[in-house]
Amino acid sequence: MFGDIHNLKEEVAKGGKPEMGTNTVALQKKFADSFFGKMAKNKYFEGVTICVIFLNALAIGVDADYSARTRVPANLYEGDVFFIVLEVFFASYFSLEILIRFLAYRQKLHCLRDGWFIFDFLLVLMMVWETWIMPFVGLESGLGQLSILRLLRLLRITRMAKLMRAFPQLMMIIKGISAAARAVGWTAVLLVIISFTWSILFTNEYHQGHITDEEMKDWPDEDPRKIHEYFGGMDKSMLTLLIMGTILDDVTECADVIRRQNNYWYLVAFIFYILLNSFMMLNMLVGILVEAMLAVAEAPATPAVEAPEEEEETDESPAAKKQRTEKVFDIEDLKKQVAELRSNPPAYVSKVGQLTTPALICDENGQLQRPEHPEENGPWDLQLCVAGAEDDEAYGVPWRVNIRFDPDLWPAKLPLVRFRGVFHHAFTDENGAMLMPFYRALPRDENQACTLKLTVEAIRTFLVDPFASWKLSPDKVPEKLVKSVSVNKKMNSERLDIIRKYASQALHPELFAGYWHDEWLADDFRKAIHQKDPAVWKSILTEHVPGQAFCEMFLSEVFNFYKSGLPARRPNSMNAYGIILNDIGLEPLIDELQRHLQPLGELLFPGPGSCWDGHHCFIVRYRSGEDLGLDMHTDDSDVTVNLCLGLEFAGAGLQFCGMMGATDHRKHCYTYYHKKGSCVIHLGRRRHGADDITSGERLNLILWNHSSTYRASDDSENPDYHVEEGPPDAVCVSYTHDRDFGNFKEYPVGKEHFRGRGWCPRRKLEYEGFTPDCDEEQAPRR
Ligand SMILES: O=C(O)CCC(=O)C(=O)O
Ligand SMILES: [Fe+2]
Repeated sequence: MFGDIHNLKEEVAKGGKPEMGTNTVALQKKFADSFFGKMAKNKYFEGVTICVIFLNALAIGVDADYSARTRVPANLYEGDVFFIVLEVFFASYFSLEILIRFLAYRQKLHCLRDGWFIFDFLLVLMMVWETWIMPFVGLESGLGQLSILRLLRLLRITRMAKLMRAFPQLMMIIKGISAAARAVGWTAVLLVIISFTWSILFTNEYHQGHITDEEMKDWPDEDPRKIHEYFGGMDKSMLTLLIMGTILDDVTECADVIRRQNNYWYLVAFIFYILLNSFMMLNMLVGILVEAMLAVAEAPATPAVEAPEEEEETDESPAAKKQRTEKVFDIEDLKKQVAELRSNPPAYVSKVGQLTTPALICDENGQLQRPEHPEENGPWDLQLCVAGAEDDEAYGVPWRVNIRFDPDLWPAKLPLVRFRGVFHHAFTDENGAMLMPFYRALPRDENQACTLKLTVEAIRTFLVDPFASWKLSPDKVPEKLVKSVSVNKKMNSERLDIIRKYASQALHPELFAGYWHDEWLADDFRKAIHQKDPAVWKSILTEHVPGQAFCEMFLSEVFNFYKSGLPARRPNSMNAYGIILNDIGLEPLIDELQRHLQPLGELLFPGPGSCWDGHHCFIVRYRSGEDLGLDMHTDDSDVTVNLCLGLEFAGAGLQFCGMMGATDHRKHCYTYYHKKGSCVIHLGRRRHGADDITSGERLNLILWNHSSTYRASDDSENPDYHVEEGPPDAVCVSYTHDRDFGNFKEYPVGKEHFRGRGWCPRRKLEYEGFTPDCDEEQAPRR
């Protein structure tokens, strides 16, 4: 039951995950750089607002006390002048504040997605109604309405939550309570279960039978009356045991009454109950809370920016002081830091690039947008490689890292650090991004600002000793966390081991050098890349991508790998005979291929096709005796490139259906026929599947392109799911995913066990007339 107490530290330590996990959006720009934007972000403005909220809460209290002693006025203007002035002031201030916040939005409609804005807006609306509308439109007689409004006023006090941000100590207590909530909840459940059991025991013995409470009231004799009052029914027994036996209120009185019944076994039972529920369980609760508070207190400290330290008096000029304390973004300073790193990198740093600006960013409401004047406003990205300890088999090689400098966050708060490529680590999210504890522990310079040098050093420390980089002392780290770090470490070193082993056996070493040769591409494709003109891309869209010669060379390498007998992971659960190319040393080559294909992705699918910064690339293989085709599915990719490498085969149409969650999700739309040296590009969320080959052997290179920017967007994180317009086309059904497959096709031999395990269509969102292909209640659960 208390398993989770051991996880408290982990939960607290991971507290940063939602803020800084896949969704780094929250830290990106919500407000425009306009006058109102700056005002809304201004910490003095925020401070004043917090004070006004606090005063408003006080005023509500004073008003409640005053009107309880005098009278509740029929409307505001019939009350005392003091309260009129106060209310008018609060209504004016909050109206102005909400207006400023509204005008501050980069995109005004985004306020509708901001829960706190809507909440505050409704409160302001109520204030305006109460202060300026209701008294003047003759509604003052609505006392009922007024008292509801007075009650709703209490909601304003909830805005005091803003205080939390200003006082980290309060936040710490709240965090501690929420971290302990689960354990506390279970303790409460156990308390109730124990009380319930004991209540049955006591009620059985001391039930008041048919006697009503009224009749009992007149009994002169205290003894039977009291025992019935305490244990006359289940409700009474539960209450007595909780109040008297657990909280120990009037416990002597209760014990005395039981004793006077002359049944000492019940006295023993009562004492035993006290020992169990009051002494043990309540103390356990205290222990859980203390543990949680300690865990919060020991978690790496919040960056100094959030809780500025008291400043010492110096001779510094006010202007210099302002510059220093605000730690404003200065592109020239950043460029200087990059230049220094490039000219004099530490031994563990290599390939330091130049600052670039991303084509697309995701705002804090999850909307993708092109940065406005990126050369002025950023954000800026820097790519470089950082290696761990030289003798470390798992993290000793140079790892590609992207550091993003967002003027809203750098240098005062943090850079955004993400490992690119395949990188197994327990302390990063699924996109390779660092989590909050890393940023909390990030070293800063004497002005409390982040610097590139210190950031790079911290990344190195992260690779060498992740616990140290999170400022976790090794003896205090939960065992689970240590285990998951070492499991990931093992995965990493096994992968690198295969890459090293295969490197010495490679047939075409040039494929492993991380460079893409122009002559590997078909002529038109090469031209399009060099001309950088979307019109040229459009004209070649049906053409081949790489040249046939490349396909042959590449395939010979693939077969050479199969021959080496080295183990290869399966590319996904549906494909048993493929190889993950990123795991055999071809990641650098695929990076280059992806870079070449990026303009095409952008042209075809702006959004998912833009800003690719990750990939999963593998070979699929179909031949007799192995896989022949592939069931209908969607890919874990934003945009998929599917390139046919050969060999000779017949059949194998690639069937395309609708987009995941669309009304025509399972309606057929196109059949593509593979041709050696040709590729097809499609969105990962489009349902597709490959027909069986009827003869020969087919190998395709599948490149799943990922864009962490797109993945952080609302489109990707919360896609719509609509009810289908009707039954699916038979060609589009999937035995792995669908609940009605059997109504349209026979389950393939050996795949019958999938019956009853599907999820599509989603429950409660089935098309009209839907029936599952089996009794789902009886089917084995997934
Ligand atoms: O075999 C094919 O052409 C399709 C492969 C595919 O869609 C996949 O592996 O995700
Ligand atoms: Fe696929």
